[in-house]
Amino acid sequence: MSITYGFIGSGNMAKAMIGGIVTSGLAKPDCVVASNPSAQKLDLLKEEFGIETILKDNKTAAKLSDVVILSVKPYLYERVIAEIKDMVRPDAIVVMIAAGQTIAANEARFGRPVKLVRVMPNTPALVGEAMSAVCFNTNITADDKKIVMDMLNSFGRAEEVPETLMDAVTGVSGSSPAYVYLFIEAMADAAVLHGMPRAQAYTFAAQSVLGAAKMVLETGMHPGALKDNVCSPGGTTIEAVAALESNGLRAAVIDAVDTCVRKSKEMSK
Ligand SMILES: NC(=O)C1=CN([C@@H]2O[C@H](COP(=O)(O)OP(=O)(O)OC[C@H]3O[C@@H](n4cnc5c(N)ncnc54)[C@H](OP(=O)(O)O)[C@@H]3O)[C@@H](O)[C@H]2O)C=CC1
Ligand SMILES: O=C(O)[C@@H]1CCC=N1
Repeated sequence: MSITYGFIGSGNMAKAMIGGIVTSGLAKPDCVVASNPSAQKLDLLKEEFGIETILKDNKTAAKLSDVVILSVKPYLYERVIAEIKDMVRPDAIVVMIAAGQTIAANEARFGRPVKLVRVMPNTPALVGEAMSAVCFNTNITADDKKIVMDMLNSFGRAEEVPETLMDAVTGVSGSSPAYVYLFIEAMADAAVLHGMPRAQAYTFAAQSVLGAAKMVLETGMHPGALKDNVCSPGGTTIEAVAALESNGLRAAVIDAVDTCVRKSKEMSK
């Protein structure tokens, strides 16, 4: 049986998830539907992935879908759920991806039993490398869980977490690609400072981040031990590490993630 995935809102995160779902082969393009109030993003999605697009009609997108993904900004959840709730089929699974949107608050907005899933993905879904966290409400069956996990695994890794961890997840993975892009950009700037062409500098910086991340995931070694292996005594790396420490890199990163988590908690109220 083929499953239809419907995206209500067709911005950055919808594009990343649609890209992952279609490119992985989980769903044929004609089993993905996206709605949006303006045409431009829909035109690009249709052009790039060949999916069904519906202008200004969330209700039809919801009605057509077995899995309805609410990919609008958090402040629009109330309005969009009020609009589509009678069109969402009783057996459909509704996936919320918004920061700070809780299962309890959104069950209440439906005002009837609904299969509700809370996910925090990230934009590397577009290249099959997302990190997603997921939690389920009590109406979700084992078969529903499999449908959701298959979707999330089609564009990266996914783990079930208690809902109480969702704000921490937003800080460490939902938002963190942005911090890493800053790091890559800054490293590349320094290489450009020393004469490397810009495009080449991004490749060298990004591939190094990718490689280091794979080392953590695939060797299972402690990040500190991996760092030690790069730092030759009296060598170049320890000079750089000392400079990062004296400029407060760790404190800055902890503060950034903590601020992000606090903002997510505030948005949940
Ligand atoms: N970006 C990210 O890295 C991540 C985002 N998220 C979550 O994903 C959600 C979407 O974020 P993101 O994709 O970045 O945001 P975007 O602004 O890129 O996308 C939101 C889309 O919703 C559309 N939209 C606005 N009003 C409506 C409406 N009434 N009905 C249907 N669609 C509407 C917008 O259209 P238009 O622009 O034409 O107004 C826009 O295309 C947020 O809740 C965010 O918390 C979660 C994890 C990561
Ligand atoms: O910035 C945001 O609010 C969203 C949630 C996680 C990533 N982007």
